[in-house]
Amino acid sequence: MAETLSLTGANGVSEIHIETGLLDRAGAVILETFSPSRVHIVSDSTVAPLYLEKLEKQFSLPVTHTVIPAGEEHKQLSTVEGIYHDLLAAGMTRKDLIIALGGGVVGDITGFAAATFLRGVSLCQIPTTLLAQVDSSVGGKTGVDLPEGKNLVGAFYQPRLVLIDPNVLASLPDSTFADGMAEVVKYGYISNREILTMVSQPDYKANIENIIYECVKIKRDVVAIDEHDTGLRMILNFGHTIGHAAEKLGNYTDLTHGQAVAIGMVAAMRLSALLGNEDLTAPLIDLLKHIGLPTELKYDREAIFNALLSDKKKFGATVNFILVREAGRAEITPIDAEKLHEYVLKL
Ligand SMILES: NC(=O)c1ccc[n+]([C@@H]2O[C@H](COP(=O)([O-])OP(=O)(O)OC[C@H]3O[C@@H](n4cnc5c(N)ncnc54)[C@H](O)[C@@H]3O)[C@@H](O)[C@H]2O)c1
Ligand SMILES: O=C(O)C(=O)C[C@@H](O)[C@H](O)[C@H](O)COP(=O)(O)O
Ligand SMILES: [Zn+2]
Repeated sequence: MAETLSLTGANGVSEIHIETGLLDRAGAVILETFSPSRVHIVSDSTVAPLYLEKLEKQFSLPVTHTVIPAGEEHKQLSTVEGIYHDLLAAGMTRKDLIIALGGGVVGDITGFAAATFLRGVSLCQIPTTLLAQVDSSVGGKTGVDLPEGKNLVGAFYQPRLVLIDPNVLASLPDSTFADGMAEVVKYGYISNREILTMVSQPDYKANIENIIYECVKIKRDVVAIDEHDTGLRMILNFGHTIGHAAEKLGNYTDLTHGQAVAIGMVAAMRLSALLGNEDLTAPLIDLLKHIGLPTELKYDREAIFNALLSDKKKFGATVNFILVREAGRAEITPIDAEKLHEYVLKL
């Protein structure tokens, strides 16, 4: 399979290539788009031993790298600062190229470093987890967590190129593959119920390339309409309001992002039922269990409510909550924070 999707944003076009074996010829594809004097690759301590050398060897120009420790707890400003120092030591200029080689954590951190170093250096995303392939590498949200909340510092900064090679998923642990499936299920519920049918099959993993393509297409279409998250794009946050609160309460170590999104989608469905809508919780739970994802919110509800007040969809005293009242269609529903408090205590 080889597919290319283009995303036109305010500052130009991002090309997204999905192709089995693409990492083997990534260097050549990158140099068709960029003309850097040097390249700096950011990866993490798990991905670097697997794929960094393979990528570095494909360039005949100077290549340097930063290897950050793997894990969400390192998605923080001090890690970005370390990358800036390495970029300076390498002599990187505005003409040069930064490559993110890794999962969503590497992608978000590296994207933020690229957005801010010298006020902006070209960026290529090479996502190596399913989650990063279907979601985080596309659309230009970059940033880091703070102890106070998830992704609270960041920038919108589009990669000019995204190279998705499904072959690299072969080295993923099952649970990390399942994390990505949480975002896949999200796409099914917010936009295309056919994805839910695909995922319900016993051998859905055999169809993963088509699933990736369908998800990236949805993300491309949504971001093309609302790049800066002022309206439609908020639907990509289904399951994330309570999910992000749970990630924060677990100090970014108890739950992965994918697990938190799974739990957050179930909680959002329960909340929708409390609002009087049809209760779609049971089929969602069945699907998540089939994938191997958790469904129960374990944290104190008062603490969850307080944590979700730092959600970026809160405007004044209103939180824009993403509800799904019918599989395949999401709604942005403003809920008064006081009312939301009542509902969250009942979850
Ligand atoms: N920017 C966005 O639009 C967006 C969208 C969704 C999620 N995110 C962010 O993405 C992050 C989660 O991403 P993630 O689930 O990829 O987590 P991750 O980056 O922490 O990767 C999960 C684990 O898999 C390892 N890994 C990565 N690729 C591998 C491979 N091919 N083989 C073996 N191991 C591999 C990593 O080293 C890590 O230990 C969160 O911080 C979340 O907030 C951002
Ligand atoms: O791209 C988006 O927009 C999303 O909301 C995708 C989410 O899967 C992702 O987790 C994103 O990082 C959440 O963004 P935030 O603005 O809620 O921090
Ligand atoms: Zn997400």
